[in-house]
Amino acid sequence: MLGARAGGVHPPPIPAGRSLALPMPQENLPELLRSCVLPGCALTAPPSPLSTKTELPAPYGPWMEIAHDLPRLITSHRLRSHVHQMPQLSARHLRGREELHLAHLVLSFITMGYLWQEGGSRSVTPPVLPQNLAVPFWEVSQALGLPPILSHADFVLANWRRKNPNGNLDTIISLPGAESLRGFILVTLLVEKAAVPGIKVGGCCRALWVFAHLESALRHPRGVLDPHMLACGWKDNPAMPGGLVYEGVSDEPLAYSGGSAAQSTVLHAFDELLGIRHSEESTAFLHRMRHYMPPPHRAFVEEIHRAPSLRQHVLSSGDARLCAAFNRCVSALADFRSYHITIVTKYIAVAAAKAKAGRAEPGDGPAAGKPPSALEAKGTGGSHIFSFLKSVRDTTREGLIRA
Ligand code: HEM
Repeated sequence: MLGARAGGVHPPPIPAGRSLALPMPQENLPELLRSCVLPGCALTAPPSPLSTKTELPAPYGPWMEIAHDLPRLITSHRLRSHVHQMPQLSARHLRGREELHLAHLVLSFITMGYLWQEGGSRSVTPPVLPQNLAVPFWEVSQALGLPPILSHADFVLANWRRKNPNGNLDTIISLPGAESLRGFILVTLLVEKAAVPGIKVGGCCRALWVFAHLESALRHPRGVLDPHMLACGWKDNPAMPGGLVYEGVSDEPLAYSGGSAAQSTVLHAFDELLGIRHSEESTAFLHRMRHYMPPPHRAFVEEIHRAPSLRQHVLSSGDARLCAAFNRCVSALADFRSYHITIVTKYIAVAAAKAKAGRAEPGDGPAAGKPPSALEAKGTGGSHIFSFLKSVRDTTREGLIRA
């Protein structure tokens, strides 16, 4: 188990009545991200990236050029024509997992931009990904055991770099609405990092504390996250009911879900470790999301599932202090989920209000000014996202050991 830096300062304790009484840091998020040292928290470095590379070898220059220029190409509606002119490159010159992960990141962002360049529910018609993009994206995905779509592993885990040796962080690839997106990606990354020491109650509290920064990340004045770019996949999506044809790969359309932090390994690992049992419907969705994790991450979660039950061990020990420690972990996880619901509620409410008032700002993403219908509609096999999120939070609470 990875731990926080030895001798580091512990995060402030979460007081009773926790979730909304978070010890909110005084610093603002941009400052935090600049220093990447969270005060009161032992974190001084993010987790190991899936790739420490930020550039692909020279033959892949055409991909990198487009990827680095995505915000401008999408905003000016020129991305599709640039993709059409891209040479078809084979993935076979990519060496090792790091280059493959970086290539997956680059190709998945280009794909999302290509499909949703016009924003809203207007995907390309007919929904076909051109061969020069589809074939290498497929090859890279096959080599990594990842689906050919932007997933949490690309969006967050592979998409950060240090600006300098002091640890200043930045994203590698961005989209329109860059400042807001950057905050969102890096906060999510830090939540992941904070959760790593995990099975100790401090791990989840720390994650909760870092999570509290998300609000300020999303409040950035230039900020509008474009949910279509990030969250929309081509499974259960009314804009692409049949899925997407990967030209040169398959004549039949293929369906994949969009990126979601539900694909993050950490919460799955906590659930398995603490023996949390979600409803059948929620479990089906969450287990489906495991197929969007890098295979070693998925194997890790399954390994915890197969291990002897921690809950059973605590129960049979009859040790009151052990039970109390276990319950603090479960409560911290439930609090994390409560806080997440607050954030999602605010985000959707704010985005909808902004859309209603028609207050999209120049430089916002192409879907700016439109309600986040992608978020409202997507997700959990048709049920509304909030009933899913609340159900998952409530079943977490049911994991408490009652005296
Ligand atoms: C504006 C910010 C955010 C929004 C709008 C948002 C939205 C959502 C939505 C709609 C879902 C439902 C599943 C789906 O449809 O994909 C979800 C699930 C989830 N999100 Fe977020 N999310 C945000 C930030 C975060 C962050 C920073 C994390 C931290 C890692 C996170 C972690 C999760 C997890 C773990 C789930 C799965 C449900 C669970 O295990 O409780 N989210 N989110």
